[in-house]
Amino acid sequence: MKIAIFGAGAIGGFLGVRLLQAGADVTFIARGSHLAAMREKGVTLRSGGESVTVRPLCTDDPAEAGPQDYVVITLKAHSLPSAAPQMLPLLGPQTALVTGINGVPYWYFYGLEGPYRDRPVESVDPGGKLWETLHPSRAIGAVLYPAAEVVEPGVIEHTYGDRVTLGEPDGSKSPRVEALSKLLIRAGLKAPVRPRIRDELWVKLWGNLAFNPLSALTGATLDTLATRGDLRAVARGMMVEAQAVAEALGVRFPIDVDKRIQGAAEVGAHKTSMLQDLERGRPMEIDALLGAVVELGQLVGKSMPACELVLALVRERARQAGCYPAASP
Ligand SMILES: NC(=O)C1=CN([C@@H]2O[C@H](COP(=O)(O)OP(=O)(O)OC[C@H]3O[C@@H](n4cnc5c(N)ncnc54)[C@H](OP(=O)(O)O)[C@@H]3O)[C@@H](O)[C@H]2O)C=CC1
Ligand SMILES: CC(C)(CO)C(=O)C(=O)O
Repeated sequence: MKIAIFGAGAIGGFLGVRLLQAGADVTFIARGSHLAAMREKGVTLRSGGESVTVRPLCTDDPAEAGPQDYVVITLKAHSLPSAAPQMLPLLGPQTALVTGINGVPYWYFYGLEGPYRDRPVESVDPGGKLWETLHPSRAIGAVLYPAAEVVEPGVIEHTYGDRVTLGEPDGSKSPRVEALSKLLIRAGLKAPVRPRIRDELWVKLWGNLAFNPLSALTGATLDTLATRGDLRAVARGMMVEAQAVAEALGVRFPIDVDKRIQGAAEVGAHKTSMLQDLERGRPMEIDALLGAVVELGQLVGKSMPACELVLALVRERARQAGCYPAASP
């Protein structure tokens, strides 16, 4: 089975090494010093006190890999629009795109019964270009629960978690999603296939949309944001607004908001990826995690004062740090 990991950084590198160990023919698509180190010294994954180094094809030229069975997309959300055209050499007639990116995916409304069926999501797919280039019929949804970090070029540290939840946008148990699940399980991961992947996406996004921007604005870690009364109340207010939007779109939450907040508290003194990106002067995933949710709220006519306020603040905080496009009109 041929698999390309497009954006083989932290989480992609972790998945790529595990898939390679399970016997897949894996290509790492990366760039910069991380790519150079992987090419020179191989890819090293540290996990559970063990370290393994593998030597897959590592390249910044997808044409070197050619058509794949799967392309696992583990870019940061803001990198996808510019990267999409580079994926074309990887796409054969049946190639599936496994979207591991956090937040609202570009294919969200693909085949979704209701008034918004087949509508692109502007916040993550400006002008619907992704919809055209990477047709959603190729998409398999994936919610990535593990945590990983590139601790130095070529070296990935897996810190916790082993679940990757998969689902077809239409809810079917397709042969392609079943085969991917079996391979990930063989790679030592939990990889359930869910009929309502959007529900699963929202459960993770529910925390990200609140805790990530609040952490960037305050510098606080998850435990503080989820347990200190005043901060918890701000996060909860955002999450209640988002829940109303999601439910208006047909989403069914399997847990209540306080249970979800408790889950974030249990992650502990963890800096969210958005705070880490801010501290490193890297672009922040604001539009995929919160901008898109506010867009969906406007679509369904739900008021989101807390989310809109935090969105305005975190966008400006990011602009000031050079981590977000210049002020848009
Ligand atoms: N890290 C984690 O623990 C988790 C991350 N996620 C989500 O997964 C996604 C990826 O996150 P993460 O792995 O942390 O991000 P990383 O930045 O570590 O990985 C993305 C990689 O893609 C590279 N890249 C960007 N554009 C291109 C391109 N055009 N061609 C080749 N390589 C490219 C980046 O290079 P460069 O550095 O030069 O930009 C980087 O190495 C995000 O949506 C994140 O929210 C979800 C769960 C956990
Ligand atoms: C750790 C967690 C769950 C915080 O929301 C996350 O997904 C992130 O940091 O992006």
